[in-house]
Amino acid sequence: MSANILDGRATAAAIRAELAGRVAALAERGVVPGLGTVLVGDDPGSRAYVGGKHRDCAQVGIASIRRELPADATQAQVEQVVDELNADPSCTGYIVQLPLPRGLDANAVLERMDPAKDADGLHPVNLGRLVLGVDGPLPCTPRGIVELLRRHDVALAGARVCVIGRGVTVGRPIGLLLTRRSENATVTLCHTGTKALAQHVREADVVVAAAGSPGLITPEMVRPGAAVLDVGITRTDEGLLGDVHPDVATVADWVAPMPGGVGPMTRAMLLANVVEAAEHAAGLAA
Ligand SMILES: Nc1nc(=O)c2c([nH]1)NC[C@@H]1CN(c3ccc(C(=O)N[C@@H](CCC(=O)O)C(=O)O)cc3)C=[N+]21
Repeated sequence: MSANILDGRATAAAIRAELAGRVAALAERGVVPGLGTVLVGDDPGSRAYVGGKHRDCAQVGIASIRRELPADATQAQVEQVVDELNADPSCTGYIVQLPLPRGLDANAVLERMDPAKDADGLHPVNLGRLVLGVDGPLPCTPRGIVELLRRHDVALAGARVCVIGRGVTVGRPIGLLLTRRSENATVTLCHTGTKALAQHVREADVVVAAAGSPGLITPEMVRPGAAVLDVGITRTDEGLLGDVHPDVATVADWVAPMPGGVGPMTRAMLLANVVEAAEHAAGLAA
């Protein structure tokens, strides 16, 4: 027996098609959403992700604004680019690709962004809105995970979700989404200080592995019938490694593979945030 696939590629393609229709409706009103990306340094992974985001934009009809800085850029130079994108009316939303090279203060950069243009949902004001339950852009990976489960009819209401990893893009915010009344899950957040990781994972109906530790989640740890989402990506000379051991597919009912699971959904939710920000700015918001 092998698990069903939570197919992020197909789901993201369907979402892009929906968004293309909304972009066309904006175009009728003379509004073209524009996504800006700020890439500092030459990390190959970051470069690949940013390239993928611009390909997605082209497909949906979103304009792209690409800003690049060398790895030795100063804090002031990065903040200058942030100021320019804040002021640029053709840029309706943007992201600063993380992590920034050592020596740069990512939190100061995030705080300097215009929260209305924050396509990642990582500005402190928008993270605060998430805590308060006020509408705003949601962090892309958590939003993508919720959407991926919803579109495959994997129930979250009353489910026990075990999240592994406490990073600011996934582990920290995802519990806030999953415990909203609309999702109604119960969330345990595990991290490197967790004593009995296997026991926590074993109790879960849904496992979100976002630790960045290859093969961390093994088949013995997983409750038969669970849904397991692999969010970890570790680049090695042999290729990409996820946090979920491949044999987990023999135990779980559902697996979001890496690649082809959560990554494409993250990109699709970035586009959704950009389109929604442009709709808000045009007075078209739902
Ligand atoms: N400000 C900011 N926002 C982010 O959203 C952000 C970031 N910084 N820094 C890095 C992480 C990572 N991330 C990914 C997005 C898509 C894939 C993706 O599409 N992966 C494909 C292919 C994997 C590959 O070939 O590299 C897949 O899983 O199928 C992966 C990783 C966004 N991040």
